Amino acid sequence: MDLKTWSAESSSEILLCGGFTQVPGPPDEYVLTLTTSGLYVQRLKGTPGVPEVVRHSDCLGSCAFRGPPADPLGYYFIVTTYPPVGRRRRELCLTFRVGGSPDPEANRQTAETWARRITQLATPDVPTHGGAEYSLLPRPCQLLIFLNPHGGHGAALSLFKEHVLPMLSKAEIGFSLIVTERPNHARELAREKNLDRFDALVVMSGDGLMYEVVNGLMDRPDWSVAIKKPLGILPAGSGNALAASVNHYSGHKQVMNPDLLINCTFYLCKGLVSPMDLVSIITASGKHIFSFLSVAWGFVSDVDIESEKYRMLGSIRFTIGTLVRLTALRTYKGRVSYLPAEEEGTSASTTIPGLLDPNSSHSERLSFGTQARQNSIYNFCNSNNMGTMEGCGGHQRGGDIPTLEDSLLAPLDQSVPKHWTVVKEEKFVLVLAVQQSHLGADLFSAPMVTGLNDRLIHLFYIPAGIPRSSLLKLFLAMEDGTHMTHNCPHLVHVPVKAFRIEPFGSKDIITVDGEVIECEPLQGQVHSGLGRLVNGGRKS
Ligand SMILES: Nc1ncnc2c1ncn2[C@@H]1O[C@H](COP(=O)(O)OP(=O)(O)OP(=O)(O)O)[C@@H](O)[C@H]1O
Repeated sequence: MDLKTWSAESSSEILLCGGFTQVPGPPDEYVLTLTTSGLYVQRLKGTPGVPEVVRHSDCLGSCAFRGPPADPLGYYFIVTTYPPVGRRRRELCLTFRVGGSPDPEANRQTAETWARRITQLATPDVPTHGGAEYSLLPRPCQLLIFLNPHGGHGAALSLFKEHVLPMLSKAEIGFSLIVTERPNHARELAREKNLDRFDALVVMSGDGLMYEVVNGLMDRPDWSVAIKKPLGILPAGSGNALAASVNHYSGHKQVMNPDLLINCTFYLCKGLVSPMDLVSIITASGKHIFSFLSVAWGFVSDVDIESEKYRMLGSIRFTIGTLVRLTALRTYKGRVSYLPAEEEGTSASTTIPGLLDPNSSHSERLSFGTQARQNSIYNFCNSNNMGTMEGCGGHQRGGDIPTLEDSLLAPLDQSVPKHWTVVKEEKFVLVLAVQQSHLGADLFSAPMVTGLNDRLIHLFYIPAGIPRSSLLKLFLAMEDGTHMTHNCPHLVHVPVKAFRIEPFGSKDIITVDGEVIECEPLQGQVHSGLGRLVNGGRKS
């Protein structure tokens, strides 16, 4: 912060100004100026120095407290901040003594006023256009944290103790920690546990554990309420795609663990909750899966799964896996179809309330049984497969339990609707449908994604015929997202609302959010803001 910046910014509205002593240390006087842009701290000793600024966006809040018995006159307030130093946020706590009045009660009131105003300004702005879908975690706040001790290279518990615990306690956030004991443990708990007393469910691992929690919530009879429980991600896996994406949307530089973990813990403590799109995926064998990240078939899913054996190396496993698979490059046969985003946009003008309209409220968005069926545009549930999951494209339940209609999808045993596009090639090197910007902490695969609620799926595919060297260049450029500027004629990108992938064989690897599923035809459609995630907001 130089003097020039200070005088420019000092034009912002001054809210409070006062002289206090900073403690501990020599009893130097400081002038504090709280403005709409930050808290300016200027030392008064000798020649007044340049004020240091504490940005509200870097501040977790402040609290006032009584001094020690030896200081019956003074009252104190502490400001807890995590300013970025280089690529990493570092804790910086500033404590000031208020003792300007001979009346201790007046000093108490002053300290409490400062603490209250600083905390108010540190509270993130909640966008108003999304209604109740945007909110703040309540205070006091109670989290349920699922931690996978084997995520990434197995250091989640020590990372938690070192980086997460201190920040949560500074933010006075309570939590219950569940260390998962086996695959699907988190899914079972998300499906069966009474979650009422928790304000958010947090995953400390990679994307696989988040996938379990999302799908566990969607397994519940009360899924329509459960899936609105705010989720949080604390990266301790090897890919950490969701965490990296959230970090990117907030305008932060691309960083890896533990810097990424510290940023995500900071977002959690700030507590901004935003809607998150989920993609509903139906498979030919009738499975209904919910995805927050990606569906991959071909090169990407092969690398992801084949590199499992290098797990101990952390994210470098994907680089090694890419090089290994490039040497044995193969093609994957099948059919790919999609509903382009613009096409859907025009035809959706007579939409079902909520499923496609981002401005509708949550209650509108969940439709009930027959009424939803009458309103659906492309609802094929009334055709041959009515009442079963197969080919119906609906999250079907009996009685009064809400039904989530996949209104854009035709049954999988029928052709795609006429206004869909069927890709003419039937041999691919990769097919990838993503709804987040990153596929890993250093895999900036979809730079066009700007937030959790873009209401789009980005379909990428590369037909057979791409030279190995071009593919390698694309993957190397993906680290900083510049692959899209290569104008590679082999890489096709289409923003879509729905897609279908029909592999001709049954032996390929298909992943949803990095988790392997059976190799069979599947299709998916985006549901705007179906889930909610604690995040760092969106850069303006
Ligand atoms: N206690 C456990 N023991 C073994 N596996 C577990 C345990 N808890 C969870 N799992 C499984 O570990 C798998 C990997 O977890 P996760 O995806 O979160 O980490 P990761 O693979 O390192 O990260 P990423 O998905 O970001 O690459 C998940 O499929 C999850 O089901």
